[in-house]
Amino acid sequence: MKLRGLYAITDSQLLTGKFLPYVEAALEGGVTLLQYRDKSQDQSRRLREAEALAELCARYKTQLIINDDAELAARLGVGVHLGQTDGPLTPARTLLGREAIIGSTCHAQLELAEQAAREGASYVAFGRFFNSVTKPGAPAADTALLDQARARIKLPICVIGGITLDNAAPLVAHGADLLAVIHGLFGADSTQEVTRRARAFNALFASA
Ligand SMILES: Cc1ncc(COP(=O)(O)OP(=O)(O)O)c(N)n1
Ligand SMILES: Cc1nc(C(=O)O)sc1CCOP(=O)(O)O
Ligand SMILES: [Mg+2]
Repeated sequence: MKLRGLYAITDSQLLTGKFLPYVEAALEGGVTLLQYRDKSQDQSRRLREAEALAELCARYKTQLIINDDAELAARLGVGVHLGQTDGPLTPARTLLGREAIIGSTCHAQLELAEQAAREGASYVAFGRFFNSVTKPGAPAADTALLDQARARIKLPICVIGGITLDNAAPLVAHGADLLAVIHGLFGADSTQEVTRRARAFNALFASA
């Protein structure tokens, strides 16, 4: 499967009271990967929500990725995204199997991406590219890094951090394969607007 297009990421605070309708609206517009990102320790809610997303993703033929938690991903038979402090990649690959999608946060460091590639990552993620409401403190990355990454890394390249429809096009032009977006997608004030944004993010790849 080609990892290219919109990578929608959920946010439990932003989606309070509209979690499934907003996610379904995004899927309706077209989502290559959907990440379930919930930073709480409420294990039963996490399992319940992740199961609901797995069902929705199956219906829309979208790949589900669980943030941080390889055990939960294994339980659902889906992929995982691991940051630099979320545990090593190699055992996650062993746990999830060869076919699973495993992503790795590489901040603005090519060396981390090369290491992730050696350890079996499916894609590498760089960021943050712009000011992020969701994660203001994340280290900054720029398009020069993206050019270098494109030349050196063979894996799909994901970009993240403050991405909106107004600033995403240059990232695609500099070689990004996946646009990972929270606020720029789910910050919309209606389900119709979420669907419109999802379509518009995907259209950036059609012209690239
Ligand atoms: C696609 C994608 N890229 C980066 C991250 C950030 O992961 P991490 O650094 O582990 O931070 P948290 O998201 O866990 O707070 C991500 N989740 N997804
Ligand atoms: C979860 C996350 N990780 C980042 C990184 O740079 O690694 S930036 C980020 C937040 C992405 O949300 P938004 O699209 O609302 O900025
Ligand atoms: Mg993490």
